[in-house]
Amino acid sequence: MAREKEEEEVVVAQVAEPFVSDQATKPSIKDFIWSEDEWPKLKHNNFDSSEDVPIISLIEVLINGNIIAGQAYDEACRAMVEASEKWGFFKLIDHGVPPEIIREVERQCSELFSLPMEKKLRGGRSKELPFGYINSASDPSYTHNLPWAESIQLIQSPQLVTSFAQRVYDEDQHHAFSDALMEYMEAVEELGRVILGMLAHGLGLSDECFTKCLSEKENMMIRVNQYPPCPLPDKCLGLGSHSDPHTLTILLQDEVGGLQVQKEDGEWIGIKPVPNSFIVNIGDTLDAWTNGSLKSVVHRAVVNKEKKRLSIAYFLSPANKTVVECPGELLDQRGEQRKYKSFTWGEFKRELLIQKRVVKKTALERYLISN
Ligand SMILES: O=C(O)CCC(=O)C(=O)O
Ligand SMILES: [Fe+2]
Repeated sequence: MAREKEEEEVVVAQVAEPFVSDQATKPSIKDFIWSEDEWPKLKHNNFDSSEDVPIISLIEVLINGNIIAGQAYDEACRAMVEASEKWGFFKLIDHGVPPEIIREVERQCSELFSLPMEKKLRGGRSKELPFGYINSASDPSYTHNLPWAESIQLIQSPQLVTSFAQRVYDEDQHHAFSDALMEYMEAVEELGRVILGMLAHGLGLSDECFTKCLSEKENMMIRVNQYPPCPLPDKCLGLGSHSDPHTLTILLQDEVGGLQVQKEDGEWIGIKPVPNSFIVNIGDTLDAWTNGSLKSVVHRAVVNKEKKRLSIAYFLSPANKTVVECPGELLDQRGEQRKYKSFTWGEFKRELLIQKRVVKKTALERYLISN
């Protein structure tokens, strides 16, 4: 008990320091301490090589950005489907995104996070601009279980990205940030289309089955997360347990570690960072689109005392009008009944905005046919 008290005092002194500015009210320590059932037992760097998600290489599949059809392609497609059926996650190596593009986006994002809070808040999310910089102290809609994180959320629109960067940076400095972010998004979008084609192929559908609906770039979104060192990592979370509502997520994480994935039995596993890789995971929309064959799995980010951590999540989604409905041929092939009512991505997105915070895998439940 005495130790608890002591710990809390340290935190009171340090808490929210990374998030506070003159413009924001200081959140209380209690708000950062999560409900006990959410406290992570596994540390950020606790990995078990016998229990981690599979690594898939595109070395024989992508040559200079072109897909090489053949046995290696078919095998990689099946491996992606198997990983997505079992884990909802896999690590992708030899993915073809140039390392310079990756290094530059990491550099620009880290630099932006290291700016004084007053500058970052100039790009803060507002009613007029529902995208931009946000942290637990700057968002009044978060009142408890505050994430120990700051983030930048933007859609893949050059105008929006530029206008955000212009607010944050003085003069001409904004170009470097916007260029790096746009270039990264374009490259990862391309990769996302390859992955979605491969998943469709691996399921025995036409390769274009999902990608033909991905026409609106402005439905593609990026969330850059920075998790500062946290004085109480056993009781705080960088990002609480959630599933991603989108179609597909391509996540870039640094070498620190902190991403954890929940297994069917409720236990968590740590996802060990692999150099030059992406983590790919299935979102709720693709889960529904494949009648639950490819799984959207709950995950979270834990924090640590020593090191800040950067992760960049890129989310692909179809056009607003796309009807998300499992193709009849997949149902026939698997001899399954339809599990979800059809919905459009636009409709699902509106519901999410009302719900604000996705907790666990609740967003998709409203479309379950048994409900
Ligand atoms: O930081 C991480 O590893 C996870 C990020 C994530 O799940 C998200 O942004 O949706
Ligand atoms: Fe996520």
